[in-house]
Amino acid sequence: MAMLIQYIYEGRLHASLKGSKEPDALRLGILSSAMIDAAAVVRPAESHPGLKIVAIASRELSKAQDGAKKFGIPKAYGSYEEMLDDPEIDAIYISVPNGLHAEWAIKSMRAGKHVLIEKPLCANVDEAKAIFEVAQQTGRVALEAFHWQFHPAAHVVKSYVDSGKYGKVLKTSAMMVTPKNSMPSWDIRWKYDLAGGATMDETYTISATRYFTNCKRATVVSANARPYKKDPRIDSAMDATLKIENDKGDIITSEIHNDLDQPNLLVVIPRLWELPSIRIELEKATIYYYNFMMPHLYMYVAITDKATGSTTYQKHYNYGPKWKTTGETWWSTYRYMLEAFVDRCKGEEPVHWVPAEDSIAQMQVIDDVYTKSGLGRRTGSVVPA
Ligand SMILES: NC(=O)C1=CN([C@@H]2O[C@H](COP(=O)(O)OP(=O)(O)OC[C@H]3O[C@@H](n4cnc5c(N)ncnc54)[C@H](OP(=O)(O)O)[C@@H]3O)[C@@H](O)[C@H]2O)C=CC1
Ligand SMILES: O=C1OC[C@@H](O)[C@H](O)[C@H]1O
Repeated sequence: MAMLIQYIYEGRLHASLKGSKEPDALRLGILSSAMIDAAAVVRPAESHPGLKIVAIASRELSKAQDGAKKFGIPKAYGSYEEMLDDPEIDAIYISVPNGLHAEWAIKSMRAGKHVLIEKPLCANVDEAKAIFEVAQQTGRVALEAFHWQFHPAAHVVKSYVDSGKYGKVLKTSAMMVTPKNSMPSWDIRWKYDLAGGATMDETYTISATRYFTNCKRATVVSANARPYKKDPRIDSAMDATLKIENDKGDIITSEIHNDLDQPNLLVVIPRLWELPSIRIELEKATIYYYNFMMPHLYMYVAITDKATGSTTYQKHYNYGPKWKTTGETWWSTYRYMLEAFVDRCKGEEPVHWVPAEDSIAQMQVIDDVYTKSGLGRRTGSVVPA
């Protein structure tokens, strides 16, 4: 549902925003004909003068040609390798399934391209380390596409937490759920060999928890998976409790709730769609950030004063402590992320970034959750079983 609204948002409302491109615009190739391509890069690139999409590759030429026609992309390739051989491409957007991210990120960087890699970065922490080792060896930019973290609203909430005016963080609770039967059984999210599963797909909850707590170390206290009926190696839901040590040595208890197939209410009543949220309990207040994943579609921040019980509500669609006057109210999380990615590829300091060590630590927590749950950490294309 969130993705559907996203398509309408970027595709219909802002199709008129196509502008001219700078002569040295970064030339991006899309690696796979994934559902997410349009929302994550095609539409937001339209309003970026320093970025143009020049190619799309698929394992089937006809799919690449269809995508090229639909999105007005000049070149279509019938294999990923062919696109990587194209010297007129500077960067690659990797939207293959999770278990193939590391393989294609590494191949792309070895071919001289910068990489924007879909979330979750890869299948496990060893793959994450391999990706950034190759980034260092090749001097290429590698970014995990944690778009949510580039939006000004995330920086506003973080600034409140970090300001100290509400005291220390005591507890957090993050959730992301997808109502029952929304994901068809053929979806990549149900495929063990492609590193599917709730914790992998809904990795946003762990990311937001780590970001807002300034996590330096996370220990998984408990992790309970609800195995997928058709393949019990996959988690259709995961509940985890983390003990987080922040940058000041404080210990925070963090609850994570992910569900890719949220059961009906009282078995038969379908749930209303609920967008991802995080509740941050501090000494003096509780901050609730609703829809931290795609705040550009709809969001609010509710701050409840613990002493008085009163709640104030805020909305943040642009500005914020990092972007200041850069950006528009209609810029999506993806658009902000592309702004930063292009800046970094051009050798400029981006306004916000997800550093290599952060993506590695994120994958370590994911591994630890899977290990604690008894399902075992995921395997990918670079680090096999
Ligand atoms: N940032 C965001 O908001 C979102 C991010 N994502 C992430 O993007 C990635 C893609 O997700 P989504 O768009 O749902 O994926 P899709 O299933 O729509 O697309 C994945 C694409 O990968 C290619 N592919 C290569 N090998 C395989 C394989 N063995 N099996 C299936 N597909 C394969 C296919 O392209 P082809 O046939 O052309 O080669 C396929 O179209 C995931 O990592 C996901 O976590 C997903 C949704 C939202
Ligand atoms: O990244 C994502 O964002 C939207 C979700 O619905 C989807 O499952 C996930 O891959």
